[in-house]
Amino acid sequence: MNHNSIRIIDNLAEITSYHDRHVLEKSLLKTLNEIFPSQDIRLFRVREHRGSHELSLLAFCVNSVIVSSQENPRLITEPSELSEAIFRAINNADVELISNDEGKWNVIYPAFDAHGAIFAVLLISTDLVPSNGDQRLIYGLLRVYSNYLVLIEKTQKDKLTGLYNRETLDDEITKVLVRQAPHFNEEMSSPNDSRRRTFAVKYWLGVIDIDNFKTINDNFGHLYGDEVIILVARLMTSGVIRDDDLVYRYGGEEFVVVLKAPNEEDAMRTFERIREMVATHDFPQIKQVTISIGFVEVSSQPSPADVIGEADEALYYAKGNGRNQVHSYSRLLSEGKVKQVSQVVHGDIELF
Ligand SMILES: Nc1nc2c(ncn2[C@@H]2O[C@H](COP(=O)(O)OP(=O)(O)OP(=O)(O)O)[C@@H](O)[C@H]2O)c(=O)[nH]1
Repeated sequence: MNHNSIRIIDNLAEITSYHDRHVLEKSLLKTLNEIFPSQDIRLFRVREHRGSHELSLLAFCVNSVIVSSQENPRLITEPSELSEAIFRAINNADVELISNDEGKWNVIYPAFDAHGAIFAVLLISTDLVPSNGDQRLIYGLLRVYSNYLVLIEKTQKDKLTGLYNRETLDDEITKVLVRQAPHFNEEMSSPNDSRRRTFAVKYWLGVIDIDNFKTINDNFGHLYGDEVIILVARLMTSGVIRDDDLVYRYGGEEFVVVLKAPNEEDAMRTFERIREMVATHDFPQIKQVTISIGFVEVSSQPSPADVIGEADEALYYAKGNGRNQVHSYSRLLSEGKVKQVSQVVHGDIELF
C-alpha cells in the first residue's frame, strides 16, 4: 500500500468519526485540501425551492483555512459565470469545468443522495485539471459524505414526524447558549466589526403542546392521534417558520421550535402565526385542533433544562388560562404571573 492510499484511509476514518454534520463537512474539506492542495474549495447546499434550485454556502477552505458557515448558510443569489456553471452541473448532473481570469480551473462536482437527487455541490479551484483517478476519488469522498449524512440524520430524527428528536435539541440549545454568552461575542467581534450584527441575533425557544390531546386519542383512537401529530408537525414546517429555524418533537404531543428573531414582538408574531395556522386548519373528522405555546429567549440561562423549564412555565400558564394561546415567559415573569424557574444557590443551580 503506498503512502497516498494510507493517507486516504486515514482521512476516511477521520471523516466518519464525527456525528455532527458541520464537523463532517469541515472534515470533508480538510481531507480534500490535503489530497488536492488548492487555494479554494467550497461546498454548497442545493435545495429545490418553487421549481428552481437554491444554493447556500455550507463550508469553504481558502489557503488551508477551513470555515463552516453553520450559523448562517449564506444564500448565493448573484448571477455570475461561476454560479451559472454550478447550475449547469446541477441540471446536467455531471462535473462542470470552467477556467477563470487567473488561469485557474474551477471544477464543480454534484453530490447525490441515496435517491439520486443532488443535495450539494463541491467547487474546487485548482491550477491543474484533476485526472480521471482524482475525479473518482473526489466522487468517492462525496459518496462517503452523502452516506454518512444519512446515518447522522437517522440518529437525529424522530421516526413518526421526521422532525429532529429530543436528544438533538439539548445539543442545539447548548450551542446557542455558548454563542449567546457575552465573552463569546467579545472574543468573536470588535465594536466596529460588521460580524457583530450577525452575533447580535436573538434566539427564541417555544414549547408547543397540542391541547386536550388525550380526548383526541380517547375519541378517535391512538392511530388517529398519531395522524394529528404528523399533521401538526407538517403545518409547523410548511412555511410558517423560516428555513433555518428548527422544529423538534420533544415528547408525545409536544414540540419545540427554536427560531431567530430580533426582538420579543417578532418572536411573538411568529409563534402566533404557528398557533393560528394550526387553529384554522381543517383536520379530517375532528375539524379543529388547537395548540398552546410558551416561549423564552435563549440567552444566559445556566443550562438547556433551564431554557426548557422557563418556556414550560409559560406553556402551563397558557394551559391554565384557556389554551389555544401564546405566552412569553419574561413578560409573564415581569407581570408577576409566573415564578422564576431557576436561581443560583451557593453556586449550584436549583430547579423549582
Ligand atoms: N397517539 C399518540 N398519543 C400519544 C403519544 N404520546 C403521548 N400520547 C398521549 O397524549 C396524551 C397527553 O395527554 P395529557 O398530557 O394528559 O394532556 P392533554 O390531554 O393534551 O391536555 P392538555 O395538555 O392539558 O391540553 C396522553 O393520553 C398520552 O397517552 C403518541 O406518540 N401518539
